[in-house]
Amino acid sequence: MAPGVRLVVAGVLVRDDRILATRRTRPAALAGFWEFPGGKVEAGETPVAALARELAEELGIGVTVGAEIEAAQGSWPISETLRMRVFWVASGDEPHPGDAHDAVRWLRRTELTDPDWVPADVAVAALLAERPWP
Ligand SMILES: Nc1nc2c([nH]c(=O)n2[C@H]2C[C@H](O)[C@@H](COP(=O)(O)OP(=O)(O)OP(=O)(O)O)O2)c(=O)[nH]1
Repeated sequence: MAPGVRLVVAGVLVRDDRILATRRTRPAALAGFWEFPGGKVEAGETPVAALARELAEELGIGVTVGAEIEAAQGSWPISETLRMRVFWVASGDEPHPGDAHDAVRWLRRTELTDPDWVPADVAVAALLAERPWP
């Protein structure tokens, strides 16, 4: 990771042939847009540990982090200062949105392009619509 660039991790939770999308409450520029839940990796934390922590904090679920959903350039571009890595995750727990989200949605494959995704996630959703799911 280049200096000054923070890594964001996001999880694609699949259950019963549906994928979980969550609707952000903040910041104002992203509120109301949908994402794959996750957050920023803290110093000294692995991406996998960060993802498990974020999903526990934000949705109250314990997850098993699986394979990475690879981007063409190694990670998904968000902005000049943020890059994102995306992983399949599995969980038997029911997600309950806290402060960071105000809605959840379980999307079928044919619905993946329906939500107003945060800009960086449009390409992720398009890829997921095309490839096999675990
Ligand atoms: N969590 C998540 N963030 C995404 C996705 N796509 C995308 O562009 N982002 C952006 C939104 C934010 O600018 C950044 C993630 O920040 P965040 O606010 O979720 O991270 P965090 O929970 O660690 O929050 P904080 O410590 O900065 O308050 O990445 C995504 O699919 N999931």
